[in-house]
Amino acid sequence: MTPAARVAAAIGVLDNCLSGMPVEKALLRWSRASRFAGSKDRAAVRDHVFDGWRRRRSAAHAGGAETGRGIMIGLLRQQGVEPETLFTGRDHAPAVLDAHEMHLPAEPAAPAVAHDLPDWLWDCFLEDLGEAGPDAAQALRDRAPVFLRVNPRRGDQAAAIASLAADGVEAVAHRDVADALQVVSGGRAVARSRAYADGLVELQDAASQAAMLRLPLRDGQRVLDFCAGGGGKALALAARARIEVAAHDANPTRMHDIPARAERAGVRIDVIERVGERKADLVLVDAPCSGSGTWRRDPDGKWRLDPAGLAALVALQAEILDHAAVSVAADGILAYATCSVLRAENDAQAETFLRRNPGWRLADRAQWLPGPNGDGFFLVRFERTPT
Ligand SMILES: C[S@@+](CC[C@H](N)C(=O)[O-])C[C@H]1O[C@@H](n2cnc3c(N)ncnc32)[C@H](O)[C@@H]1O
Repeated sequence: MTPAARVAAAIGVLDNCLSGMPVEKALLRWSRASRFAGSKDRAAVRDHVFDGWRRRRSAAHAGGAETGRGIMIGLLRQQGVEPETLFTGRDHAPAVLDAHEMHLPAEPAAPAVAHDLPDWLWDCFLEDLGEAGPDAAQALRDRAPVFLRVNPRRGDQAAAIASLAADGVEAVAHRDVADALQVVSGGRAVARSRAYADGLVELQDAASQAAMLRLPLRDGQRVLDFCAGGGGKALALAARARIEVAAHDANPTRMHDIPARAERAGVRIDVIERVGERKADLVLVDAPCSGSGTWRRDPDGKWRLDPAGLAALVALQAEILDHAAVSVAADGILAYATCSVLRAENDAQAETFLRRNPGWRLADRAQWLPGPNGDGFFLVRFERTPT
């Protein structure tokens, strides 16, 4: 496909996203209908679509319409590419720009538009994050960096960097987070690399890694990952100490890959469908959340979330926390984490938990905001109040 034909394909996919289709489904539909497209074409169309979808509002403003075409025209302008060079109307290229698209009035975009958030979420970002709100919103407009966690059970950072390099993946040590690597180039080859196959590295955002390193662990402890999903956090904890780790999730099918991932990593994780009576020294609730700290990886999230959806998540998180607290041993720890930046899911959730449960106190709190060094993440640690 020519570069212009890839843009035309992205326009069609973005139109489906605007009609409410999830971005991955819209891409899959295009992909299935486009057998002629090679792997480089598919990667290029995907990049256009995700770049445009993250910047839906500002790109539409710069392109003159909230349509797939308007978003692509605006996105190209933001990227410093003159859309006229691709919109030629020839050989599967999009149609030539009309007079309106060529000469848009230079009206400044409203702040929520310039920061690519729905109006109500822009207000939340400003209210919840204060001066840091605009930068956090800006970070969500760009592609996410790729981070890896080095598994100390399989080798050290230097070994991981060398092994990845042999497979064409250039990675460097993260500036703040021990054992984290940032992929500088060749990111698409990580999943095929020997370092990944051998369990020497796992894909995990740097803020999630930092949060797991912040939880105190001692050999011999029992840890329960209450919302384990694919097991990313359970694996990170299991690699750190000689502990017994159990993984639980309300949706057991989400834990399907944990045994294979644990074997690759050289750790043991017991997948349990029922939590049972046995208490744990650390119970981690990595709660279902809006994902607002990770919206650059999942831009659908920011366009689909509404206040009612947020309220439903907050209610679910509170219910899970109360339920999980029952499984903590007498002198144990309850940790609550989200990959959200929104106060309702973070500090406000922690405050209402403490109000409902006077037997607990806040022992630690940390927040990471999305930026070049990682996604947004939030962690609090509760301990029982001494009686
Ligand atoms: C943020 S994800 C977990 C991600 C995972 N810890 C990881 O590191 O890959 C939240 C998980 O909570 C699970 N969940 C939702 N409601 C739950 C409940 N009531 N009890 C336990 N898990 C629940 C979801 O199925 C989902 O897998």
